Amino acid sequence: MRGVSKCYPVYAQPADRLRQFMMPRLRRMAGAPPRRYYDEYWALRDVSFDVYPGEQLGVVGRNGAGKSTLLQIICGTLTPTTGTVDVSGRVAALLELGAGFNPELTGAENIRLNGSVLGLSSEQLDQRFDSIVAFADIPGFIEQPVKSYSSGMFMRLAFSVAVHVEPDVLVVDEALSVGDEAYQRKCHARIKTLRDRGTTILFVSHSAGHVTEVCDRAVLLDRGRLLCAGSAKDVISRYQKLLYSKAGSDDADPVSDAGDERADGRSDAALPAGTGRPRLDEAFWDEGLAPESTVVYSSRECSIHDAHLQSLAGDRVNVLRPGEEYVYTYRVDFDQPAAGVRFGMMVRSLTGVELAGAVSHPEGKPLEVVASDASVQVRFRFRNLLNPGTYFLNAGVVGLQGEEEKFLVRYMDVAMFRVMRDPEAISTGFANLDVEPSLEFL
Ligand SMILES: Nc1ncnc2c1ncn2[C@@H]1O[C@H](COP(=O)(O)OP(=O)(O)OP(=O)(O)O)[C@@H](O)[C@H]1O
Repeated sequence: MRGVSKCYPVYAQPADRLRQFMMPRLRRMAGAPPRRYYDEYWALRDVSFDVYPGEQLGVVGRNGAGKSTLLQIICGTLTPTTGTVDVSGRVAALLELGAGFNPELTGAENIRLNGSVLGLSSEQLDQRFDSIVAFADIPGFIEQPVKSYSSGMFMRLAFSVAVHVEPDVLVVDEALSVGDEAYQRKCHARIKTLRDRGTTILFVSHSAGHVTEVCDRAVLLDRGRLLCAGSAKDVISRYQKLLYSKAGSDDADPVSDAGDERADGRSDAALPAGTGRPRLDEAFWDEGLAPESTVVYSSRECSIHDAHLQSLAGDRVNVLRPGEEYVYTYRVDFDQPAAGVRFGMMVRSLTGVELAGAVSHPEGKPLEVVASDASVQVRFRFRNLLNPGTYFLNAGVVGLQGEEEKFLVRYMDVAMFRVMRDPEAISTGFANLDVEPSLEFL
């Protein structure tokens, strides 16, 4: 993208729009010089940067910085006033809720329409149709007109179509903040698959945490200008300075202007629902916390069952108090004898970052042999040092195959849990390091 600017006409009153349409022609016919009935608003000014194939680029900036305008220009749904954009390959975008969908048509009809607009042949559509419907997971609504959909259903369908067309470039604008955490996790997992296949991803987010987790590089826009481009970490640090800089300073407004960004860089979308004072006595089991992104790498040797968290009293829980002890447990049924066996666990963030893991035995001291037909109940007792947010659990069994240790079975995102908020807590980020701050006035 080179020297891209976008100017929107801004009319003081609706009638000016009509005047602008009629008057210049009439004035020209009358031999008078044309007059302008609008002000110019430059949403983008002289923006230039490159995105390389297979890269994951974060686009950040405060509200009104020009992020959506930029992405729409990249997708070709807006034309720049000046400058050029050169995009190679198939671009699928999730810019606004259900953009590209016809509200009068059913979900199924929109899949076909949208899929063919994005370049799928009718055979490809036939092959992928069931998979698109399954991924969207809106049972009972696929034959309904999309105008009857909730915004979450709209998004599920739009996301499903976008990822199934196997785009060369995927553009996502805050889309993942719609929907519950299980769905968001599923979307992040799918985005990772696309990324592993070499898809270039442009990801607009207000959440500095998400951008540093999932992006290689980032660009920071402010008031239509490109402030900086570089590694996600450096750009986010500049973005945070901008968010928390004093009113009236060079390119910054007050913190209150900072959209939905939180001081710890993680979006509120990742927090437990409810904005009032959190209650520490709330229920410890939330029926709605069921992962949608579970992936099983199965094998003939063994299978994992009933992975869940328990309190020390043995109650099944999925809403955890900060600082308390819990047990993560699952049962492994062996169908064949196995040697050199170790059991593992891993906690991952919503975006798939591995936060904390453990194994049952140290390397070199595994269970030497496990007999066929054995069942093992694996328990990992741990203290919850995670800060409020939603997390996902993996379970896995490794064993020796010949000389080499290999996964016998692996369950990704087999369970999920939430850590409730503690109004007294001072810790930010993912983990609580039990920091004790002290001050000394000098
Ligand atoms: N059609 C339009 N007509 C006039 N002004 C517009 C139009 N679309 C956007 N703008 C203005 O251009 C600026 C940039 O808008 P844009 O939506 O690109 O920002 P953004 O960074 O995506 O903001 P947000 O984070 O709030 O979504 C804003 O000030 C907005 O009011």
